[in-house]
Amino acid sequence: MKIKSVRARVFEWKGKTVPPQGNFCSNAMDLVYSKTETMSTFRFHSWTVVEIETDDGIVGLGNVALAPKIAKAIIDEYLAPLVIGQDPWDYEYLWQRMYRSTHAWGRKGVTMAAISAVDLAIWDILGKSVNKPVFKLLGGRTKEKIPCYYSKLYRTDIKEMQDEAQKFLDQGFTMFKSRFGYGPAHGTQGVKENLKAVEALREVIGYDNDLMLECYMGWNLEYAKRMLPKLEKFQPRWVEEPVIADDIDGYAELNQLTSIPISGGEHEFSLYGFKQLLERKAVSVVQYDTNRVGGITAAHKINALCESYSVPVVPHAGQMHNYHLTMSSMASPMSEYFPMFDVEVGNELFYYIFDGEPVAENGFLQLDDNTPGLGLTLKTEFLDQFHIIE
Ligand SMILES: O=C(O)C(=O)C[C@@H](O)CO
Ligand SMILES: [Mg+2]
Repeated sequence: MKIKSVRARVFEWKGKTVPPQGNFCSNAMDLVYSKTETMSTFRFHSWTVVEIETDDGIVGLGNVALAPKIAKAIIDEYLAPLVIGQDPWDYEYLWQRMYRSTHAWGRKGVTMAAISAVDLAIWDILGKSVNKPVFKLLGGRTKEKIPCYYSKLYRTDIKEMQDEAQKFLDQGFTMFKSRFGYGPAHGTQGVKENLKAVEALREVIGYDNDLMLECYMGWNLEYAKRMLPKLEKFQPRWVEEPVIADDIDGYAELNQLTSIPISGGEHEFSLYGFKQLLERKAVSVVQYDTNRVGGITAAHKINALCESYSVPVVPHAGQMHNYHLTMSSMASPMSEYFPMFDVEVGNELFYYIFDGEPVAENGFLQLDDNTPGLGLTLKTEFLDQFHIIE
């Protein structure tokens, strides 16, 4: 079997979106003086879809959401020529070709995301060529079904957040992730607002259910050192991305500071990036995203590395390319889960592009032993709401 063609298309969402609201989600831009709302930097309203076809007609699907137009350019210009004419079963060789040939400028960030998209499509082909789901090629079924946590609860009105939490508690979820809305720029009132929201959510879900708290890089070390002791009484399952991804020493200091586990990794890349995080005890939970970190080829290695450190892997964002890694590894106890909503931050956009995503039932996800490859197809229902760049 040989790779015959690589097609990368950018799906630009032109449908309705939920407008950004005030202190919706603390984020890295909060620490930079701005008169406008800051979360717009982190909206994912376009997605690049990669279709790789083999000489015997198998088509593998990959995807990338980071800087999708740039990712497409990297795939078209640099990565496609490296894999066309090659055997997809030589996936490690192909991964190394892509990684090493772009190494001068691409070890992290959008190039690694572009490599991830090509790698996902290759693994989709592998599964389809042997009529097996990808997780069966990685380690098989390690769970009867995948526990997942409800992930949204962005900072809005406290009562709205409580109603949202109650709605999904009633649907059987036992784990929830909420977003802080305030950081160093918002002073002591922001600290109070942050604590008020956590307390309000605990009132709804109680202490028999897990609550994870997301900072999305919106704090700094000094602020996090003030906040974490105040949060301990709420027993969060983890506090996520308290500082920017490059502040590994800050992560390590915070991870030792209190009883609260610090999580991160959705903005880290490659096996070597996670080697650093683990060696320096920077995180207690690893959260790579398989469509960023280097694809399945890289994520599979990182799962093994995390297993050796007894550090759990909870991939960022859910989505099928991550579910296969969680299903096939004892190192990964659960998945993140975004239900389908109107397009807001953009984590929801996956549902508007692909069919095949499992829907959570009572806080669990299921993958099918008999659906080959990644188990995704391109959805046609919303195509008229996308502008597609070939
Ligand atoms: O789901 C996460 O962990 C994210 O970081 C998503 C982003 O929208 C901030 O919540
Ligand atoms: Mg996150």
